[in-house]
Amino acid sequence: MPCRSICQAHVPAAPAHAADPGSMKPTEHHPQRPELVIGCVLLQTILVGDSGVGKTSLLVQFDQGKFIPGSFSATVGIGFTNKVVTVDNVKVKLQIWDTAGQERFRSVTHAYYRDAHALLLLYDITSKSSFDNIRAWLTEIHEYAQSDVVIMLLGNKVRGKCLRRTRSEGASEYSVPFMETSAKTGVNVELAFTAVAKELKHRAVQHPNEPKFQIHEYIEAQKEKSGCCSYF
Ligand SMILES: Nc1nc2c(ncn2[C@@H]2O[C@H](COP(=O)(O)OP(=O)(O)OP(=O)(O)O)[C@@H](O)[C@H]2O)c(=O)[nH]1
Repeated sequence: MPCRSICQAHVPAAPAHAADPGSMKPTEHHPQRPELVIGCVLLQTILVGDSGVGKTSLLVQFDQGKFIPGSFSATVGIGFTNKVVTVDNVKVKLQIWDTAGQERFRSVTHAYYRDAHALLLLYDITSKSSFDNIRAWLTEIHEYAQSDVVIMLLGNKVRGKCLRRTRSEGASEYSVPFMETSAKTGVNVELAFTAVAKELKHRAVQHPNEPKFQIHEYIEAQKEKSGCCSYF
């Protein structure tokens, strides 16, 4: 579960350095051929967007299948959760970073953009300002992230199954794939992350020689499920 408290007094290594490739190698305790997982250096997905749009709630819903109303104070620094998604019989391991939406943490978040394979950019469909700020978020993403980063725009906090914009309408406004979600009810949450995993897996298969898309053998027991960092 994403952690919002101050857990470490030091600045942690960048996400790519946090991964431990050795932890994914077969050992004598796993003599049978493991399944495949894409990404020894994990496929990193970052949740960004204004404070309060529901990034942490979305991640908790995806990871634990539950919604805890009003239980999170604003994220401090950044936290991560590892989640394995199966796409076409291939395991894709996503390391999902939950960032603080508050302006004062923006420089911290930028440091993580460079290594991101995918960015989920959230706004709150009940907050016009969070929607209007999407343009500024995209400008930052284009400035700090790799040019081939996968971007998906998510309009969070839909009520029931009543979606406000169709996928094509949302996509045409900002020229990025779009989906509406509810961290509360779970609508489209799994679908959104799976769509990202699918696209990343597709790229990994297309570019098998790219270091960032290395295919490694998959071992069920992973070292760290989640963690957090702070910068004070
Ligand atoms: N009704 C409804 N409320 C939601 C939904 N998602 C999040 N919330 C609420 O919105 C508030 C903010 O959610 P958070 O997940 O903390 O938002 P955040 O984007 O992580 O905020 P920061 O950490 O400040 O960047 C909380 O009170 C949540 O309970 C949703 O899908 N529907």
